Amino acid sequence: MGYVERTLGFSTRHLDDRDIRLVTVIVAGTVRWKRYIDYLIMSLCSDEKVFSKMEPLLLQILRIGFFEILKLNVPAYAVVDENVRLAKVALRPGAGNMVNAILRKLLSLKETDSLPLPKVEGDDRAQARALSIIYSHPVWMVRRWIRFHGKEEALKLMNWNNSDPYFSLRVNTANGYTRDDLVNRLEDLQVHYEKSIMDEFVRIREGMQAVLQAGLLREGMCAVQDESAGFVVSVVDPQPGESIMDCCAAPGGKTLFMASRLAGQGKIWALDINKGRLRILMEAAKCHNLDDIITDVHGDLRLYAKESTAKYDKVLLDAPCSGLGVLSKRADLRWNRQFEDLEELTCLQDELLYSASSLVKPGGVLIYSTCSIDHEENENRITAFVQRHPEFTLEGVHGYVPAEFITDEGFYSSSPTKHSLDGAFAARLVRSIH
Ligand SMILES: C[S@@+](CC[C@H](N)C(=O)[O-])C[C@H]1O[C@@H](n2cnc3c(N)ncnc32)[C@H](O)[C@@H]1O
Repeated sequence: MGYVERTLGFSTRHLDDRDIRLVTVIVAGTVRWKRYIDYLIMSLCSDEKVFSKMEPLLLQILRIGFFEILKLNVPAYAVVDENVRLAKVALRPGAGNMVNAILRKLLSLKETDSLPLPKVEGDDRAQARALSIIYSHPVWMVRRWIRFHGKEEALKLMNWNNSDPYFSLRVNTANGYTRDDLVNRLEDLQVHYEKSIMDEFVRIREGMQAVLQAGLLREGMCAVQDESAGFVVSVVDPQPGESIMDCCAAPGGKTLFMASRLAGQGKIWALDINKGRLRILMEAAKCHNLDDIITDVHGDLRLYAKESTAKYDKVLLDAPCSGLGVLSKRADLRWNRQFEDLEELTCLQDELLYSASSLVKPGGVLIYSTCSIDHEENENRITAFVQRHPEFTLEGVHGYVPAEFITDEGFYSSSPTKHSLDGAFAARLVRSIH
């Protein structure tokens, strides 16, 4: 579940499903389209100073009104009335007048199809700046994606990130449920679904509130998990009887799926530095009836690896990463990531890979994964690791995931634009026997 749902959860208990969905769409959409909307608000203010000095709450109310007018089929009069009222109640009558004037200006520009838009012209930097406004993304992401994937692909990716996401549900076979059981419950709840390419999964675009309120997650029938993460578990390929160390495990999406594949035989150690997230993992493990094969370990992987002498058949490092593959689900993430984060993250990923590798048995397997689509966090980390660790050999993921997800170098890679899934990456490395 994304931050929007979690944040809103506290203040929407009295709303019905339709209204909760509307609030969720408005909050997520307003956050996603912030850069584009701010450009329009600035263009419609009498001068730039009015915009830069605007009170934060007034700006938020305008952003919501702009999003509703530009992207939703809400009647214009209702948007103006509601947001003027909101400004009057939350601020003062004068603020309501200002909201009224600016929203009406926007409506007339929209009606005459004359909304201001920056021109995509000039050098690369200027073009990226214009596109970053039109598609509402940070400039550095636009430049990076155009540079590495080309303009067409970059635009597709931004369109994907701006669309309302699908959510996938994975049925919990460890509790004895089948996908048909889940499908029957969704039909009872009148939630429209699609069966996924992965056997245990179904996809829904709407109806998450109904699923939550019916208790499907609470009673351990299913978990919210994207197939892109499910395929990482296929790359791990857990087998009954194996010992598996899940190095960055919380909140446990992959731990639980791996555990359900062990068919009651074997053991998973779920290590994470974040105690609160580990607690969520163990609560979910209990609810999925998998707590007897999962042991939680609270700590920093780098210290744990130094002190531990234990070795495991398989070690999964689902590394902390930029999350650039999941921007459609995490509406706020694009604004919280800086280019400089990438350097910091890749250093951490190298350190964690080094630590994780020391826990692999001779002949065992190390799996590195991220939910990023950036080669610096993916292919480049593996290339750097293999150069420094000749005891590990890269093994292709052929046979573990469908061919369309396998790169020329033998990595698993899911792409939002190619596969309509979140972006994810995984590599399999085998430790030599000696
Ligand atoms: C991408 S998330 C893991 C998601 C998880 N595997 C799942 O499928 O639900 C990365 C995790 O790494 C943890 N982490 C970050 N630095 C760590 C460290 N030095 N040692 C152990 N865990 C760490 C974070 O707390 C976070 O929970």
